[in-house]
Amino acid sequence: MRPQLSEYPPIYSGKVRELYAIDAQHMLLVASDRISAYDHILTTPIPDKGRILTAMSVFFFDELRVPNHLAGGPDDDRIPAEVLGRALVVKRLEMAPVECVARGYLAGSGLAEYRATGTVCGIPLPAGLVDGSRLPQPIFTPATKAALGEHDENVSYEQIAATVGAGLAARLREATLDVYSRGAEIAAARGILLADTKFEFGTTPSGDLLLADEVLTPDSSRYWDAADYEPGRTQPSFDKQIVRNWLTGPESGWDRTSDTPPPPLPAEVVDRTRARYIEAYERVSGLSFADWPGGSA
Ligand SMILES: C[C@H](c1ccccc1)n1cc(-c2ncnc(N)c2C#N)cn1
Repeated sequence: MRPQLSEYPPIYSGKVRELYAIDAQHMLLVASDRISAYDHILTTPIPDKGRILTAMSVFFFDELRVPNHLAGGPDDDRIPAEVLGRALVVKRLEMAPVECVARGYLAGSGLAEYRATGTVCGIPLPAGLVDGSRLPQPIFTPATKAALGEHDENVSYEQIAATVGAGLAARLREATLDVYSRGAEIAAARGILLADTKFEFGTTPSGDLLLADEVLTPDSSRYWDAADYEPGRTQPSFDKQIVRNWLTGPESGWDRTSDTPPPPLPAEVVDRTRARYIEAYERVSGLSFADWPGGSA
């Protein structure tokens, strides 16, 4: 008999995920069907988004064989039925206070910083790079964790070393670049470019460094379709472009420069977006989402 979610004290509620306490050593990491766009949490959920992104994390945890915080499988008996397939039992870690970002391509805040300084997090880059340029090699561009609703602040490696110590900083950089590079190689072989990603790591009482949180999902990474890749312009998001285009198009009636919240999404936009998430998972993993636990089936 599975427990009720209400039996687990809530610890943290993020924009699209929640964290609950199971016991002194374990937590429940729950992914919702909520989707964000233009710094707003939309009122319309994308059915199965939580399950699809949980499946993606589990695929990469398994495929990359990186020491991680998983304490059970997606059908672990400690997972309540109401969140089965979109929740994972994880080891409770001492989390490093660093957003461990790896970038293989120039976009977002990295592009803005490069245009202003020719560097990202103090790392000099070649001149002449444009929006979407592939970098000569992936770079570690850490950030400090921002309060909910705020943007993380890019910081230098030296600042991270001053915060967490040189030893842990080196381990974080090495693990971040290793996991990103191998994950990006798997995705690229299947026509999906992982432009950048954000990892979170934690340590066990014995000092082991484990990869935590979600891994190489479209919420923690920029997913681009290799078939549409064209440096020199903003690349379309594999998973969110349908929503973005509708919200900024004439049909939504929404002005993203206003303070008004985005309107609800039409069913057709929801359906197409759900299909994009499933396509991303099935292309990257080579697995069928129909085989993933939970859902109405
Ligand atoms: C930011 C992130 C978060 C995820 C989901 C929902 C809200 C927040 N978070 C993860 C932990 C965390 N703490 C201790 N041990 C762990 N294994 C983890 C993990 N993962 C704390 N915060």
